[in-house]
Amino acid sequence: MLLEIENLKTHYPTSKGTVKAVDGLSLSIDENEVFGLAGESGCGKSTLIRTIMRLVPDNARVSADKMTFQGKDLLSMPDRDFREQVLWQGISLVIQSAMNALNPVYRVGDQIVEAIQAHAPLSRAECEQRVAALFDAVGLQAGLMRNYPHEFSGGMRQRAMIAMSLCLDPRLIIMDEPTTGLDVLVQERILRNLRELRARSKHPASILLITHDISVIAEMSDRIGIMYAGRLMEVAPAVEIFRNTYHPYTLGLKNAFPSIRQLERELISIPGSPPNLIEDIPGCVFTARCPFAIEACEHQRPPMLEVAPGHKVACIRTEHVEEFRQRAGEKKTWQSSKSRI
Ligand SMILES: Nc1ncnc2c1ncn2[C@@H]1O[C@H](COP(=O)(O)OP(=O)(O)OP(=O)(O)O)[C@@H](O)[C@H]1O
Repeated sequence: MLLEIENLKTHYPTSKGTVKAVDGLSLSIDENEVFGLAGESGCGKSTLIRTIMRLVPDNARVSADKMTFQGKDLLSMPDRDFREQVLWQGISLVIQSAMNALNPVYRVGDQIVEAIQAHAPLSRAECEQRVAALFDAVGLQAGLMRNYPHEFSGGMRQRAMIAMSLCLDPRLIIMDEPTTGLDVLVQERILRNLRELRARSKHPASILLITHDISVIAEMSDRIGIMYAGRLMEVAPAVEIFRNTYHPYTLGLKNAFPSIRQLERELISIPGSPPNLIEDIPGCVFTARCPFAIEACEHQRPPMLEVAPGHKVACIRTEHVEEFRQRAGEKKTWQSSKSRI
């Protein structure tokens, strides 16, 4: 395993109470794997990334039973070792807004060269050669290295960021909403580029792809995790999670997305909103919005149960899944949970 996280909690104590942004999350990412993590805004996706990358604000309290990268303990590793051994060369990051990530007063190529030189003993010419090759790999003309960020379109900046994330040949790239806000065609091209790049590479980096966009996740990922209110609800191979969905929340998410095969189908959204993360919820965090919840769901935190090889679900009612799948497609099913919200 490349990255292993067990029972991670990242809490923010505030004057109003403790925000449990990530609350007992376990996940692992293998070599050469694209793991897609999907969840609504506010479910703790950014907090998870910031925790892995040591970018959490000072008020955060982080604990875990295990958090390792290539077998190295990330919890006890001194900051200096993390910067020298893990950052960029081990794990790199592509964030949502490349606009803010690139310094407007430096040429784009120079910024990437600088990032390489901070970690690898290469000459300027060697670095420039590497950047040119990376630009080419992400579909940018090498000459654009000499341009400033404002001369790039949003899509070009995002490509430059992806090139930068690849520059030290990391084993894991964390991508946080890498194509959100871009035009659909540009988004499509960037994702295609990324897939081709991985297909060409002898030892491609793993990717932790984080987005609220289920279609991007479905298109790119080998495995998918569905996150809700700081916890994982369901994890499975990509095909399996859509074909053999178990968790009521995942069933609800599927309803809210148009499917090519069922264009005439009415989109049904899940009524209500996620719980306040300050609240102490002893049971399942989805209970209040779940049309299939029973009393026990309120009291008992559901363990992650393996329902098929590699397919885990945090729900205590999985034996009723056939009924849930059938009823989840009907609008009235979801309206029935409204009375409890
Ligand atoms: N420094 C902080 N102090 C207190 N609460 C915080 C802090 N940072 C984030 N939160 C809260 O933690 C929860 C999770 O936030 P986070 O940004 O991780 O979610 P997210 O899923 O990435 O959302 P988005 O997609 O909108 O960025 C939210 O309720 C947020 O308000």
